[in-house]
Amino acid sequence: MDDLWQIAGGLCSVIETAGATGHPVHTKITNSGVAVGELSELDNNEAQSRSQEAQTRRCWCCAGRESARSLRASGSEFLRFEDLLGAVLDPVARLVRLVHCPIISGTRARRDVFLHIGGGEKVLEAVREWASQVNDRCTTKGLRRYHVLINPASGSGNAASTWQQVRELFACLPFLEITETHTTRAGEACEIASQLDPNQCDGIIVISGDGMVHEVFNGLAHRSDRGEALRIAVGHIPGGSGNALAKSILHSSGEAFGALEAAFLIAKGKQREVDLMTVSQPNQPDRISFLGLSAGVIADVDLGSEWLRFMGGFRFTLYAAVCIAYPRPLVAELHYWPATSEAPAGPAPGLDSELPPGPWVSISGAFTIFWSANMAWMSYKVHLAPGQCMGDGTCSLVILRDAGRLALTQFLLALESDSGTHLDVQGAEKLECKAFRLVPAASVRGYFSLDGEEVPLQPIQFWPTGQGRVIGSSPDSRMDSVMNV
Ligand SMILES: Nc1ncnc2c1ncn2[C@@H]1O[C@H](COP(=O)(O)OP(=O)(O)OP(=O)(O)O)[C@@H](O)[C@H]1O
Repeated sequence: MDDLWQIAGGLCSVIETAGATGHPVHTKITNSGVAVGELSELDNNEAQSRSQEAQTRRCWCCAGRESARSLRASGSEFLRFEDLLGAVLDPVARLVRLVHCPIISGTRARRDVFLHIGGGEKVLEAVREWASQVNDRCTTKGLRRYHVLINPASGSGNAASTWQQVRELFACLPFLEITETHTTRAGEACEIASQLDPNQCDGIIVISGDGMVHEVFNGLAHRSDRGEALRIAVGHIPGGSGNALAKSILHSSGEAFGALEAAFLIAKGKQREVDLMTVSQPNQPDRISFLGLSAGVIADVDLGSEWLRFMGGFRFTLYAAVCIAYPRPLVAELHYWPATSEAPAGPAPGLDSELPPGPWVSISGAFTIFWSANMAWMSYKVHLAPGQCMGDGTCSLVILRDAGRLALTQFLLALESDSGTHLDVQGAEKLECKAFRLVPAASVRGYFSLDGEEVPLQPIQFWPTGQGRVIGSSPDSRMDSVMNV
């Protein structure tokens, strides 16, 4: 390895970064990243001692051909593997692009570094190998074929411009093969997911909100080859109003909330599991939920504010004020299977039949807020269930019963402030379960919001039904593993 980077580094002759002087560079692969430094002239004594040092320790790249030119390393820049997506070689232009997205003031930014390659074919071959060694430490291995779905109607209508930014990043990465579809109608994402060949597609990247993620999981999970289809992982780049999946992945990975951060994690390629639930209602086809169900005031805020969609995320804040003035609780019976017991075995029972025997707990009354959560964040602003994992087989039920306007206001304000103190409001409870059935009273009015989409306000049942996969996680320690030089 020493020889490799000595040759490659020694003959990568010019670095072009902001403020670059055009001096030659040296590179060094360390345990956690790549050091790139400019070289300037050395005086004779220094050159001699540097040359000896290099020959004995075989470490700095200027030891070979470049040492004869008496160069000194200065202004070294260190690119951490966890911020790098790869070293991409363009043999025709004789360039290596280090695709680099460091965190600057809390958010990721593109700061690619280019190395020009001198020398002949032998050098090019060495650089190719050097680049492949860097690549092994940046992302998961192998070609990944992603189908990107862009919803022009989601959120504030910015999905197409978000995709332009993301496409620039993806286009630099030769291990990503991208097909893109701009959806033209509701339901199209579900159809596409139901038809993609799992042997030809490794991931579906959604640039939209949670509604389209819901469609994709339904498309995959309702196939006859469901087991194979659910190997296709789903990536979420925030393009909608709520973006709960993107936020939950980013937050648990220690990333800021943003399209570049989401794209960066997707390019890194690490996957994790997400629990899926079969959702049954009378006279409705079963659906698959990856996120959860809201009812009472929360569903009113979510769905009653649809007509304010042009406002983006602000519509939720505005409509919450209306719902505090005129709260509409859900009067219902809740039966849940506590998370402390083994998950119920067997397929979901029909809603017209009794619940199967088990450790069911029942509560009935007026739920001012009812919210089931399969992940910690229910939108990019709402940290409903801190600590809730998306793939541990449990879901949280956050409820606020019989609340007056004061308690409701306190609860909603605490939710907005991300303090986690909404669970301290009097009457608020967080229950953990593996399955539940919710039966609204016949006279009740309002909405059910399933994964952010409206479903009929009638009995509903959530039953565990296996797992899907999502793309994005904190950097794998294996990628940061030691590379001895
Ligand atoms: N071209 C289109 N025109 C109209 N609707 C579309 C189109 N493409 C997709 N849709 C539908 O738009 C709906 C809303 O999208 P989505 O839920 O992803 O965004 P959102 O509602 O803005 O975000 P969130 O769910 O995070 O609040 C989805 O149900 C999807 O089926």
